[in-house]
This record gives sequence, C-alpha cells and structure tokens, in this order.
Amino acid sequence: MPQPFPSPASPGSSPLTEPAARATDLTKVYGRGETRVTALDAVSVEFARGRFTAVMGPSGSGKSTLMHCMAGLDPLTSGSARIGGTELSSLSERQLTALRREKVGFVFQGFNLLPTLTALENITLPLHLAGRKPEPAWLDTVVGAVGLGGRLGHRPAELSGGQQQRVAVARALVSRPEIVFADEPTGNLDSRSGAELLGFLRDSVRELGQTVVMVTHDPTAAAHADRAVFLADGRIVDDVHTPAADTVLDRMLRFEAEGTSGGHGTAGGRGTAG
Ligand SMILES: Nc1ncnc2c1ncn2[C@@H]1O[C@H](COP(=O)(O)OP(=O)(O)OP(=O)(O)O)[C@@H](O)[C@H]1O
Repeated sequence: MPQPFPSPASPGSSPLTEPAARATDLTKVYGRGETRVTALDAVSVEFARGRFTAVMGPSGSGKSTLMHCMAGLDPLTSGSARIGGTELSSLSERQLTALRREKVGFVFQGFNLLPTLTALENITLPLHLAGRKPEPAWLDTVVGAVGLGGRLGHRPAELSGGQQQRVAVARALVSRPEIVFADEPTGNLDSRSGAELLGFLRDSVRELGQTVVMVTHDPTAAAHADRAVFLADGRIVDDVHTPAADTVLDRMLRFEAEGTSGGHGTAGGRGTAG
C-alpha cells in the first residue's frame, strides 16, 4: 500500500527557517599518538535550505571528512552535526542508517550504481529499501529533470558515464531528502557531461527546491553553486557567495600557496592567478 510521502520542505520536526544541515565546533581526529591527524578543527558551518554550496580546498584539507561527518557516515570526535533538527551524535547506528536513507541523498564520483539493475530500478532502490513506494508525479519530475526518459530500462553498462551519473542524481533526489551531498560528482566525467550534470544539480536546487552540498576541486564546477566554502587544514578559511570561476581559482591558488609556505602567507598565489 502506498505510504505518505514526506515533503522536503516540511519534514515534520524541521521548521523552514532551520538550516538543512549545521555543524557546530565539529572536530574530527583520526588515529592517535604519532599517527594522530586533526582532519576537522572546530568547524562551524550552516547549509541553508534550497541552496547549492560547493566545498573546496586543497587535498587533505578535510572536505570529504566534513561531508562524511555531516552526512552521518563517520562519527565526530567532538562538537555537533545536525540534519534539520536531528542531532546526529544522539542517534544509534540503526537510527543513523534510517536517517541517511530517509533524509540524505548521496552522489559519489564513481556513480555507485548496481550493475544488474536497470536505471529505473537503481533510482527507486533507496525507496524500496526503506519499504516505500515512489510517488509517481515526483518520480516523473526527477526523471524528467535529469533527462533520462528514454533510458530507464537500460543497465548501467549500457549508459554513458554522464547518463550513469544522472541516474545517481535521480536516485539521490527521489526520496526528497533534506540535503544531497555530492563528493566530486563530475570527477569521472568529460567536461561536457560534467557541465550537464552540474546543470542538473543546479536545477534540482532552483526548480525542485532541493539543497545540495558538493565537494569539488574544480573552480568551474564551483561556479555553478550559490556559495563556495573553502577549507584549509581542517578549518573554514573563506566563504564566497555567488562564486565566479576566476574568483574561486584565485582563492585556491592563494590557499595552495599558503599551505606550501607554512600557512602564514596572505596572498601568495595572487600573482599567478591571472
Ligand atoms: N580514515 C582516515 N584515517 C586516518 N586519516 C584520515 C582518514 N580519512 C582522512 N584522513 C586524513 O584527514 C585529513 C583530511 O582528509 P580528507 O579526505 O577529508 O581531505 P580532502 O580535503 O577531502 O582531500 P582530497 O581533496 O585529497 O580528497 C587528511 O590529512 C587525511 O589524510
């Protein structure tokens, strides 16, 4: 029997004014003793509903760790992470699994589709795992938005990389999550497919009201977002609204230069930016 389908904008416990996700003094330490690494150092950040945010920063700056901790994939060492009104550290492993399934959508660089299922079966798999039925109108909207109409019966091996990633985006959106986390979603795509995919992510925010947080190294990708947050050494060092690709590139070069010069420079990369 069809189950009632929660709307993304009004998920029971989360007032609209509340951010889709929020970290407060989030610290994540891996290892101990000589191998101890502080991947995130008291990070506080909010991701507003209906916005597209890029998370950028040099390799090892903590981008994936931030995403994993905020999505409930990795436990925090200290501090707080919330999805809507739910504090993740208060949840059991089982509750976290349910939260990830119901409130979070994921898009990974490697698509992560099941090879034996068709595109449509892959898209609706998270709902089936949660014992829910797809809402036909929303499923049509999502499939239409990512432009997969004629390919729903194909298996992943019969689709291009760009098409496979569109299936992954549709799968992330189909449960109307509170937030979609995308980790380098264009990393395995050629530039044209990547640009298309970013267009779909942006449309899912502008036209479908979703919230997307995307980890990326690519300034052109970040320019599709409404906001770019920069990490360096596990801390947020900049926060740019409506980022342009050249501004992002300039910031990246500056932070990379600071990183390699001990982190004390102020504008070391500027001269090479343009
Ligand atoms: N499971 C782990 N065990 C130990 N250290 C880890 C683990 N995961 C990440 N780290 C360390 O934490 C720091 C942040 O890593 P993270 O993967 O979040 O960076 P990133 O900015 O996503 O890097 P990249 O852009 O290269 O993917 C790095 O120093 C990394 O080596």
